[in-house]
Amino acid sequence: MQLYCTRPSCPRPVNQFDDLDNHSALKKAQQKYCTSCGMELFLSGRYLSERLLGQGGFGSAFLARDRYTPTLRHCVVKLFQPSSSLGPKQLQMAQMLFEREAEVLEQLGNQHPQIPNLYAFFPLVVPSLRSDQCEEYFYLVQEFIDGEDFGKILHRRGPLSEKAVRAVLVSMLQVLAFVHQHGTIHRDIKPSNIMKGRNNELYLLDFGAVKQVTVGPGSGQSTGIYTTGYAPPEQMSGGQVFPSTDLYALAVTCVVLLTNQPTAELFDSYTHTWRWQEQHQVSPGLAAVLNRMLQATPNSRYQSADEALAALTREAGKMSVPNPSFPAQISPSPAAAAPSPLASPSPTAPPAPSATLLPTSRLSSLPAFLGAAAFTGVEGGLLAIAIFSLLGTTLLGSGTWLGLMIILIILQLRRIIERLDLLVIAGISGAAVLLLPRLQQVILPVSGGQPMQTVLMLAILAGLSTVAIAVLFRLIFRLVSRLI
Ligand SMILES: Nc1ncnc2c1ncn2[C@@H]1O[C@H](COP(=O)(O)OP(=O)(O)OP(=O)(O)O)[C@@H](O)[C@H]1O
Repeated sequence: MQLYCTRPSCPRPVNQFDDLDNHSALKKAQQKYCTSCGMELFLSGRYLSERLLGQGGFGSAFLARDRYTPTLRHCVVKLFQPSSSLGPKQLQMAQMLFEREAEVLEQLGNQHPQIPNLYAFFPLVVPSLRSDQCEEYFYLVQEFIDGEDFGKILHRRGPLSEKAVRAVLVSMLQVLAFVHQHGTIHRDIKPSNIMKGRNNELYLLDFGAVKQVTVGPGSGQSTGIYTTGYAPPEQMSGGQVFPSTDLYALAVTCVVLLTNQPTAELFDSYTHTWRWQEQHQVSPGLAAVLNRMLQATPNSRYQSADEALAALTREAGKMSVPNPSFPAQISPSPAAAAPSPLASPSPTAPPAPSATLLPTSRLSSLPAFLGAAAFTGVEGGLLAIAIFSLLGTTLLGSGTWLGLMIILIILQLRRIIERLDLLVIAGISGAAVLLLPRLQQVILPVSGGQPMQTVLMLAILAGLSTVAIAVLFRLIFRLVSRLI
């Protein structure tokens, strides 16, 4: 069995113990020590680190086994390992936050299925590698969530669909409603802290920056632990944090999942407005909820996760008839049905001006936009050849062509057809025009006896010129919306 030494300065952390491959021997085995630095490898006598999962702000996370469970259950061992550049005050704060993570996991994780359980929290004093003094390490052992976090999912799969993001939003609002009701603010919501389990359940991770909200002067003060781009202004400025601080970060997470763009690309620091809708358009109801959560001032946002859930449900109700792509079922937490005591008197109030609601155009990410433009051009060219060959350049022919083009554009804007569908449609149209001479009547007289080459050339020309025109319009649109 391979055991990974958790001492941060260990020169060769990977240890191999063949005698531990047998499970019953493993359960009875005496303490093992790192062959390189002498560090204990059976943490607290039972947790065996197998490999490094990653390194975060305050330490490392390891995938480990609990040798005192029948199945050698997997778990995550987190080691508190603050940066050596921290001053004594910051170090104290970092340690306090690590302990707070353990407290919160113990309090919340064991009660909510979407928050990891706390298994253990203990210090370990070991002889130092460099001097004859001792070093103290703090470990937190928690439930291992077998899955992939949304940072990695984004990296692997690209932007998520509106339906998938809505599911993340609803699920995390439900978890946040629970977290906030227990007087805690997460303060570090971001894609890499939301995990999609193999069971398709979503989990909220990393309570290392949590803030307990207590009543009293100076309470709820931000400690400067946040992720730039996701933290709202009150957190960035070290001011007081609120439940709506998490709502802001969750909305940023959602727009990042929709666009797969870094937050700096979605926020206009000149006008201090979120411009995510330039990158990707969603149904107006979802956009309104996200934009309200993205308000710069906490009192302009929803005041609770339940209030946001209720608004989302209301918007889904409004949209369910006209928009068939809208998920019919949203199941907010039971509390969402009743207005939260913290809810503002007018949850339907329009967003304050700081979060920009741009005119609705379905401009997507640049590659998707260029692809759609190229497809529209090519398909427009092929349809023109086919329709004008069949119906002639009459009013009926032109009307049919125009109608089909409008339908094609709407289908793309609503993402009913995208990516592979576009290739298939263009392929079928191209094959039809190239193989059925009856569809080439319009170009036959000008093709010089080479209808195939002419059709291909016209389709490519139409595609390229549409891309050029679309890019020009996109630039003008961006320029005008920036000026406005
Ligand atoms: N309970 C868990 N189950 C499974 N994987 C986890 C769990 N907790 C953390 N991880 C994974 O371990 C890695 C390190 O996590 P950690 O929370 O220490 O840092 P981080 O989230 O990467 O960074 P930061 O603390 O700066 O936000 C991440 O890849 C994370 O997805």
